[in-house]
Amino acid sequence: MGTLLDVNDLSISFGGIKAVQNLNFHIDTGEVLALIGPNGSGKSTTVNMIAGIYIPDKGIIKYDGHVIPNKMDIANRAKLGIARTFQTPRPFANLTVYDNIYTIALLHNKYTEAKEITNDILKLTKLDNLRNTNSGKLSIEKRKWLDLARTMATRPKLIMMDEVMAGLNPAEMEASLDLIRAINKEGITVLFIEHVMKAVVSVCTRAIVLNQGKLLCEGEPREVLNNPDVVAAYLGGETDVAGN
Ligand SMILES: Nc1ncnc2c1ncn2[C@@H]1O[C@H](COP(=O)(O)OP(=O)(O)OP(=O)(O)O)[C@@H](O)[C@H]1O
Repeated sequence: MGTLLDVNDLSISFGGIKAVQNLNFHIDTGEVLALIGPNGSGKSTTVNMIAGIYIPDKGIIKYDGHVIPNKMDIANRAKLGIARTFQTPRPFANLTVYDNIYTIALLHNKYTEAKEITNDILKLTKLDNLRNTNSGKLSIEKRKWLDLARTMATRPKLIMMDEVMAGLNPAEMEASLDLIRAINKEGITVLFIEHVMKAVVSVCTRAIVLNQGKLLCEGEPREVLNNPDVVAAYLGGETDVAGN
């Protein structure tokens, strides 16, 4: 197992706000790494820089052994295998579940191959029985699964999952965690941005914590959540740090 992603001295400011400052972390190939921290601590901004949505002011992102030019766009990063989901998924609402996935698969594959890929993803994500459903009619849970399915259609090596658990009930959360495990078993590395600490403890092997744009600490999820600095950073927030 080597390092898939290596982030060095990454920084970005918006006007006077130092959203991310001198951030260093890495993700091993095959790992499910949690990226946690209070609201506004810089998690989504970090993901946006890795995905190519924001251009960092400073820093180097190495992926699969190569430096990614900071100006490389989202589409070219997707071709390298970098994918992300969104806090609020936006599938093509007028297309069926099948066509939502197939449309993405077609971007990089011939018709028959795209069809096979789509059918495999439908099975993996357990969306097969909803293949003909218009995506605008899906529940929040299934919309999030479709978002994951669409990222799978780009054949990613790394998926950055932005708050997949938000808005789900406990049963939906368990089912979604099983799906994340199944995706990870396919050999896909996961960066798991999450406020639901039970989910973090359940699925992640390591966690890094941001606070005010800086790396606060990293380590095994339960240890990190008991770290007094992490508890203090979350105090006053809505998140249940202990995961109860
Ligand atoms: N495009 C932008 N323009 C101005 N400020 C921004 C922009 N994007 C992020 N920020 C600011 O950067 C800081 C970090 O925000 P970010 O969304 O990365 O935090 P977060 O940890 O993902 O928060 P949350 O858990 O609430 O999603 C915040 O102060 C935010 O207001």
